[in-house]
Parts: sequence; structure tokens; C-alpha cells
Amino acid sequence: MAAFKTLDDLNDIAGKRVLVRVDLNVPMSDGKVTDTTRIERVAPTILELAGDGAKVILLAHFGRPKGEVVADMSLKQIVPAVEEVLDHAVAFADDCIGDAAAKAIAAMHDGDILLLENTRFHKGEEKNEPNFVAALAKNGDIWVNDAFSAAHRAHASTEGLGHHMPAYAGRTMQAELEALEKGLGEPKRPVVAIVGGAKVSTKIDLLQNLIEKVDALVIGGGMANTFIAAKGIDVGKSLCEHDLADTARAIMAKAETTGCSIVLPVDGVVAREFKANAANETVAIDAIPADAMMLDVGPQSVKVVNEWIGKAETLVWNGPLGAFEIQPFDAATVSAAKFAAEQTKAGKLTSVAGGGDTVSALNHAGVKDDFTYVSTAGGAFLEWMEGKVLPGVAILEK
Ligand SMILES: Nc1ncnc2c1ncn2[C@@H]1O[C@H](COP(=O)(O)OP(=O)(O)O)[C@@H](O)[C@H]1O
Ligand SMILES: O=C(OP(=O)(O)O)[C@H](O)COP(=O)(O)O
Repeated sequence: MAAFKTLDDLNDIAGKRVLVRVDLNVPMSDGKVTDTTRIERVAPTILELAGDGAKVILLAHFGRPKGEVVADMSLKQIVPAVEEVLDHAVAFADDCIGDAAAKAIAAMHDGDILLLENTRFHKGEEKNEPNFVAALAKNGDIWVNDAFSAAHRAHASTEGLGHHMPAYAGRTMQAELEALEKGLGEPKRPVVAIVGGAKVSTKIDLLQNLIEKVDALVIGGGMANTFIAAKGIDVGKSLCEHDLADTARAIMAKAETTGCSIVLPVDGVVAREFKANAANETVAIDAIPADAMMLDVGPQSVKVVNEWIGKAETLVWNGPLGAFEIQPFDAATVSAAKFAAEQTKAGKLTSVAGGGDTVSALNHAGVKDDFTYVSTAGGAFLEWMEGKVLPGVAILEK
């Protein structure tokens, strides 16, 4: 188990400025937070520190603005949801460094909570630039990292700050690592992984290592489209990263040597518009019309996915099988989630799922509480599963 300092090692923090890295990259629709799980998970750390009289300064990212100020990626829109979950007022500063941050911090009283604007509005965040890290560090006396779900990123606020000030793990960071170790430290075989979702380019590389750890890799969502296209099948207008075809082919070739079964959809539900109740049809995987996009894997594929879940002793899942936020493209994700929940409740399966949207999908299916463990993390948890050292955890162990 990781050896790092936790909140238990913090004494006399009344009046201290504590920079707390949290993950508020929550699913949103029409300007409203649709799943508050990530906020709920960081609430204990925030409230404990505020209760001890610290000035709690929250650092977080939202979306991928790539160093630009993008209005609809402002964290300001998240403030009402954070206040509601915490049942505590949360002030907001329009920048995470500079005058705006300094003024807002100067106005804080002991026990106050302040959220700073999206760290990714600055290029220095993702580059972990020393000047940007120093500008962030000016705002605090102590750094607490409670963003396990962003711990696979060596960014200024997730890693850099640990070089500048005393670093502590928050309650969620601690709990996530303990739970994953307990559930997946020595997983019972067969281990089946389901990987879907939309973050194809940032997740495809980790599949190279994952196929060495699991007995079957079931691929859905936008990730599946990329693999199907790599096999030379036309995926029409589906979400697909064609330039990753070589990577996808290399993974399929390596899987043959490691004995990991790669399970791709055999049919899909296609539509011409990305909206709820769009006219749709189910087609064989090699019959996707050129002007349509696959928004869900089809019923034959769901049967295959559920057969694999039935064979598994351990299931790890990140990324929905389809665009579950819009009906009826939630069908495959809901069916697989319900079946995995049933198997878990019957004592036949250890099921661990994670990721901002995956948690939201399990909530949508009504089974979030029926999995063995639900992590806030998607990419981070898969990288942990690969056996990689996560930079945001390693810095705490120093
Ligand atoms: N076939 C598809 N086409 C377009 N989007 C998809 C498809 N399948 C899944 N998605 C989208 O993937 C998103 C979740 O992906 P991702 O961010 O990788 O998951 P997580 O947040 O759980 O790690 C969802 O918003 C979902 O709508
Ligand atoms: O939502 C997140 O990860 P996830 O989609 O893997 O669950 C984290 O906030 C990390 O975001 P990033 O993948 O843009 O670095």
C-alpha cells in the first residue's frame, strides 16, 4: 500500500491556506451537473479541512480547453452543485493565479471554501511549467491531492505543487487506492475488461499493457469504432480516430500472443443525428451506412458482452458501450450494467467500474450501488490496473 502523509498527519491547520486538488470534471447537460458523484467523493476532505479552520482553496480542471479561456468550460457553472453537496458556501475566483486569486484568498476567513477557475485555462498546467507551478504555489501553505481520477496526469496542480510545499493525500485519494488494492490487487481469473467511451486517443495506448493483465478485452463506444475501422470496415460518420488504426492493429496482434481475447461488436445501432430518439436502425457491423454513425453496440453484441461478463470472476469497466446520455443509445450500457450488477449480487463476480461518465451511466442504469466498487477514476484506474506509477500518487510518496 502506498506510504504517504494523510490528513491525519496535519496538525494546527487553523488559518492555513490549504490548496486542495479535486476532480470536478463532472458530466453536464444544459448547464447542469448530471452526476455529482465526484463532488460527493471529495466532500469529506473539504469539509474536514474547513471544519479544522483551514482556508480551503480548491484547484480543479474542467474539460480540455488546452490552455485557452473557454467560457463553457468555466468552473463557475459548477459552484451551485458544489455548494449543494457540501451544504456550505463556496466563493469563486476568476483565475487560479495572479491578482484575482490573491484577492479572493485575502478575503477568506478561517473555515471558508474558495474554488479557483479552471487550471487548464493556462498552458502551464498541462506542461507542468515551473513558473506556473510557482504562481499556484504562492496561493497556499500546504497541498492536498484528492484527485485520484486525475493522478495519471503529471500536471502543475496534480504533481508539480508537491515539489513546492508539504504534500498530503486527501481522504478520497486514500480510499480509492485502498479499495482498488482490495478489489483488484490479486484479481480472480478470468478477468474481463470493458473499455468504451469517447477518449480514444488518451486511452488506446494503455490497452497495450492492459491486454497482458486481462483474459478478455471487450471494446465498445468510440474505441470500438476505431478498432473496427482498423480492420478495414467502413464505420461511416461514427466517432473514430482513423489515425490510430496502426495502434489498434498492433494491440490486436499483441493480444494474439498474450492470449487475451479481443471482443469487438458484431452489430451496431446507427443514426444520422446525435440526438435523443433520432431515427435509428440496427445493422451488422460491416453494413454501417456511409452517412450514419454507430451510437451504440447492437443487441447481438450485447449478448456476447453479457456472455463474457457471465464467464468472468472479475470485471473492470471504463467507458460506456454507447452514447448512453441519449435514448435509445443507452440500451447496451444499461443491459451490461444490470447483468454485471446481478452477477455481483449473486456472489459470482467482483465488479469494479470507474470514470466520470461510466459512474453516471451506472447511476442511469440504477445499479451504481450494486457493483463491488465504483471508482471516480477512468483513465487513472486503468493505468493503476496496468501497474503504472501514477505521477499524482508518486509525488505524495516522496
Ligand atoms: N459510439 C459512440 N459515439 C459517440 N460517443 C460515444 C459513443 N460511445 C460512447 N460515447 C460517449 O463517450 C463518453 C464517455 O467517454 P469517456 O469520457 O471515455 O468515459 P469516462 O468519463 O467514464 O472515462 C460519453 O459521453 C458517451 O456519450
Ligand atoms: O474525467 C477524467 O478522466 P476519465 O474520463 O478517465 O474518467 C479526469 O478528470 C481526467 O481528465 P482528462 O482525461 O481530460 O485528463
